[in-house]
Amino acid sequence: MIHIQNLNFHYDVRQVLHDINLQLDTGSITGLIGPNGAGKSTLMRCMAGLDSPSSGTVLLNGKPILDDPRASFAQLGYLPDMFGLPEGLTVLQCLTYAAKARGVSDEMMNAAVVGTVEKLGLRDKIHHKVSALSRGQKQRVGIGQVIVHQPKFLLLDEPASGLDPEARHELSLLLLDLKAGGMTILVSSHILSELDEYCTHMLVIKNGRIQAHQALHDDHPNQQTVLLKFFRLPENGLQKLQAIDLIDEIQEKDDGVWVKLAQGEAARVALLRELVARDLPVCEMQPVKTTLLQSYQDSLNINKGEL
Ligand SMILES: Nc1ncnc2c1ncn2[C@@H]1O[C@H](COP(=O)(O)OP(=O)(O)OP(=O)(O)O)[C@@H](O)[C@H]1O
Repeated sequence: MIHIQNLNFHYDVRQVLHDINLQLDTGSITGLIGPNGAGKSTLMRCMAGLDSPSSGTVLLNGKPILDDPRASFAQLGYLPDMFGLPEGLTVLQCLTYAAKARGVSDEMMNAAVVGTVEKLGLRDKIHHKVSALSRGQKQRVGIGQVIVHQPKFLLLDEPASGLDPEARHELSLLLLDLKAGGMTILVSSHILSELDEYCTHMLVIKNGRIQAHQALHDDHPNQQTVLLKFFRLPENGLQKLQAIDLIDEIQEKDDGVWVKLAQGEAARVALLRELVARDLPVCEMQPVKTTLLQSYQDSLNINKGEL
């Protein structure tokens, strides 16, 4: 688990992170999003132990990351948004160097490097020099360098930039695979539809402050939102809906009435019965899947014109 306590960060006199308190649970993938200059990269650098906060602490499994940096770095993989690769080295040499630097033993080296090129679809490039790779292939080598030692925590700053659509999809599958292996992952991106494919949580930062940190995709099997459409809802329709016990919350929107149910799927059957019994002319009912984009806009109050 990554735990951040009361973290503040300044560049000279300018404060860019304000009292960050945060916990990333083991096996979660968190999408880090926010406007340009919000502080995402700075937060990641602090979490990677590369920048020292002005105050506050980053804990990896309960231990301050800067207490024993070598041990911390062995558990961490961090890919910055801009990274350089040694153009004269081969893919094999890059990955071997990265693995050695993070403490992979000679006995494990071959399996670690081969496993990584397989995962990243770079097997046929293993003896190619970096200078002969495309931008997307270099990006993949960069990702390979930070997962070759099988870290517990992975921090990726805009990892999909430069990747083609197929490679982006493969990156999604790779992240899901790493998550299934128990890795805790934080990924920043401006492409929200992509984060939607694999993130379990969303962390929104604006002006150096946490704006929202929440689970996505209705992880609660006992709660759901459904969209109801009516054929001419009577004037007292909303009152009638409010009187139904199954319903927790009601919101009237352009596309119909959104209701939050405090129970699982069986509640939809019961709700239909109630609607018919109360003479409410329902003609459509569908579960609502909240996208990351909607959650993000809600958290930044975009719809209320604050941006
Ligand atoms: N080395 C630096 N020295 C001084 N100020 C910096 C430095 N790096 C970043 N900043 C400032 O800190 C703030 C946060 O920058 P940061 O790069 O963390 O934002 P970001 O959310 O990652 O932005 P983007 O989405 O554009 O990558 C910005 O206002 C930026 O101008």
